[in-house]
Amino acid sequence: MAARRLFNTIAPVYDQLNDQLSLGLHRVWKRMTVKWSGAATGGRALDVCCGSGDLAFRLAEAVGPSGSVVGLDFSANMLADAARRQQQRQQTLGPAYNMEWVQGDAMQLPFEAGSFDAATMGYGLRNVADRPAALRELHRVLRPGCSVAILDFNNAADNAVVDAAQAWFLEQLVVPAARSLGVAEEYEYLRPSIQRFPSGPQQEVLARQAGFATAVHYPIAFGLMGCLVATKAE
Ligand SMILES: C/C(=C\Cc1cc(O)c2ccccc2c1O)CCC[C@H](C)CCC[C@H](C)CCCC(C)C
Ligand SMILES: C[S@@+](CC[C@H](N)C(=O)[O-])C[C@H]1O[C@@H](n2cnc3c(N)ncnc32)[C@H](O)[C@@H]1O
Repeated sequence: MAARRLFNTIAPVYDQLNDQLSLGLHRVWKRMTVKWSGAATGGRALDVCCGSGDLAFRLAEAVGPSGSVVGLDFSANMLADAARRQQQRQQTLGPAYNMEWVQGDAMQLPFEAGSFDAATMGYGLRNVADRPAALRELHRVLRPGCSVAILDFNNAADNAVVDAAQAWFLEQLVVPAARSLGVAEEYEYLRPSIQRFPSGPQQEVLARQAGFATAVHYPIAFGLMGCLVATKAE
């Protein structure tokens, strides 16, 4: 199944499954990711592969009303969900946050070089067709000295216990829950995609090859997840 079709298909159940299956923990991991991105008051921040907008909304809180956030994704259904959630938020919080949703490709970002102060990517790098190209694009659009934080499942092939726990969660809990919502095939994709995903140290090498001056991969949740933090030279 093509990636864009997969994400358009799961959009209606995506948030619900993330909340239920991670016991809400994905929110904690996303909060850590925004902190690692260095997003700060008044800055212009970018969330690539934004999906329904979880990380973009957190970035908006970090940059505040004097800053701005762009969320980019290639799935129209995910972006529609993000825009709907933004409207709901505005009804309760007021139109304080400057947010924009852009349909586009992570491997060819429609932004000028050096135009963002911070960037995030949540569960996107594993899914793009050309990871080096996506990393080069993130490096290009960041201002010198700024960082991107990239959250995803961790390929734990080097740790038999963590790898077995991750396989158990996915095969015994995640896929059956997805099956009950009619999207088993889409969630069966997760395990092999994690096995194909570069390990943390390999991601650090890819980021440096893409031009980043420093790159550190932090394991999260006992190594089930991980966050790659890469910084552009001053
Ligand atoms: C937010 C999460 C996953 C997002 C996600 C990423 C993808 O690439 C997908 C591809 C295809 C279908 C769906 C997704 C997708 O949802 C992470 C949290 C939710 C997960 C679905 C469940 C995570 C299970 C973990 C292995 C264990 C949680 C451990 C915790 C200590 C309880
Ligand atoms: C698993 S979702 C993650 C959504 C969100 N970042 C989160 O953490 O909940 C992956 C997202 O990446 C998007 N995506 C995958 N490949 C892409 C690409 N080449 N360009 C833009 N978006 C892409 C999908 O449409 C999907 O919304």
